[in-house]
Amino acid sequence: ESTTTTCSLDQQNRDAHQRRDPCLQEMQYNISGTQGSFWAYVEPDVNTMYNGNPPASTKVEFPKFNGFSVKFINMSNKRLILKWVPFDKNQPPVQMSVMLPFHEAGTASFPGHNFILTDEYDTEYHRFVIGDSPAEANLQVYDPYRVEGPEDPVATERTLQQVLAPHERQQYDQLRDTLLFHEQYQQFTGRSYLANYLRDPPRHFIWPVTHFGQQFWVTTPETHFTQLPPAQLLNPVTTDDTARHQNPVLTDYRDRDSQLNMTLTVLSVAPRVLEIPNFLSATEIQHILQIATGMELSRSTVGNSEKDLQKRQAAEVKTDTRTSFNSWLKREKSPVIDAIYRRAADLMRIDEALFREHTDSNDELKKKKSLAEQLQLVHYDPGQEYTAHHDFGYRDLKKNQKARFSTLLLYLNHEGLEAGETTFPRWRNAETFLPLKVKPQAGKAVLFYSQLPDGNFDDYSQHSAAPPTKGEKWLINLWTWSPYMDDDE
Ligand SMILES: O=C(O)CCC(=O)C(=O)O
Ligand SMILES: [Fe+2]
Repeated sequence: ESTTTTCSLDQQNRDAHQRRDPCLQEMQYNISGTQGSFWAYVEPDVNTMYNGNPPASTKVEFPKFNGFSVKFINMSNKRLILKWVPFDKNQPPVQMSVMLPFHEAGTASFPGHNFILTDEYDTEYHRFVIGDSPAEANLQVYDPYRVEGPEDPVATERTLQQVLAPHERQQYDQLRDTLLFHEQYQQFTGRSYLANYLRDPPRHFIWPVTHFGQQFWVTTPETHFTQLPPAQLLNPVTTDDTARHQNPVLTDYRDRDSQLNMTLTVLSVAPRVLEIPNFLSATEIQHILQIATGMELSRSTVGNSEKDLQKRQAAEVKTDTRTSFNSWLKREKSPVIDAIYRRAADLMRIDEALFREHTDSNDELKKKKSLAEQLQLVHYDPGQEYTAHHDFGYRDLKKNQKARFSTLLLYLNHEGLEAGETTFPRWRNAETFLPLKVKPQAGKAVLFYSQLPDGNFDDYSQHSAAPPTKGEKWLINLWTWSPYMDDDE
């Protein structure tokens, strides 16, 4: 018998994160007799967010905004339909998503909201009434097998053995382990465990944010375009890995300096939000909008890809909270767009090769999907908005769930625009119960993370796009995923 312990790449990455991130603390847990230790994200005390220079009060100002993320868990072997019940009794319930057996769905909600689970004939199986606080209401469980009271767990076990087939039992147990882990995680961190037990920490670098106004600097060779290259030089770039260049292209049309210095400034510690002025040049913005105005803009859909939308409906809650218009722009569309991806990768300290289809060096034949989505261009007219939501979702129940990891927002204009801010209503701070509001400014970027350094999803990453009161707003979303993007398995 060998006593050698092996160390996978994942484990190495995990160790690297533990060394790197200042907010991880080791917690012990016990799931059905299995002991383990976990590096949990623990939110820093609000005092420390001011770096020794706190305001008069050092108490967290609890946000006026009272919404939070809600994850519904179907612990039955039935395919059920999740519906939101409007307050107006004359309105019929609104279908949110189809919940497969032992699957999850999620949305942002508020205290007092009602949801029901029905079968396809509208028979009601369960009603969820959303409680007041995230701690009690983040997870909404439908478990028809659980026998409450002193007879549990013996009676529950008997029921489970009678009702569930072995493969169903396995799925049920996985969800139950997740709930057990959630309880212990919540005790240790004060937060709900929104991911599935046990999700790996993100594969990718996260800026180790500790205080307001903290700055990080990144130097990139992907300098600004200052002049638009002639049309014949703006052909789509190849998707063939081997043809990829290492050095910046079209330097004649770029800033004369050989490097671009980018400064990231921390706007919020929890959630982690950073702003980067002058990420895009005026020429680049003009180029993007030029391509965009020649494109068909479609009604915004909540989700990450139009073509997969139908498939996603089973797993994702659809909302009518987004009234803006959007369209998608491929990285390969032009060398300018490609340069923006490379710059964004440098900003996030992620290898740009991971932001396109690439070949895993360990497996020459295996094409890997990109971590980064296409650019999503969004346009708001006065009154159009995107109400408070999360960018992560509950795609699958695999051990290491794929989910959106970070969002890079790129503002394309501000002249003539009033309001239309990006808001983070749940940021932790000691000064105001009002949302953090980020004002659009042409060329400015905002980076925030939907995942915590411990692999959990960050409920505080909830954000909204406030409606412009005057003028229009143009913005780009660049989403990345961890461990990698959802595919069509
Ligand atoms: O428009 C904004 O400021 C934010 C957009 C956003 O959150 C989204 O599209 O997911
Ligand atoms: Fe968003």
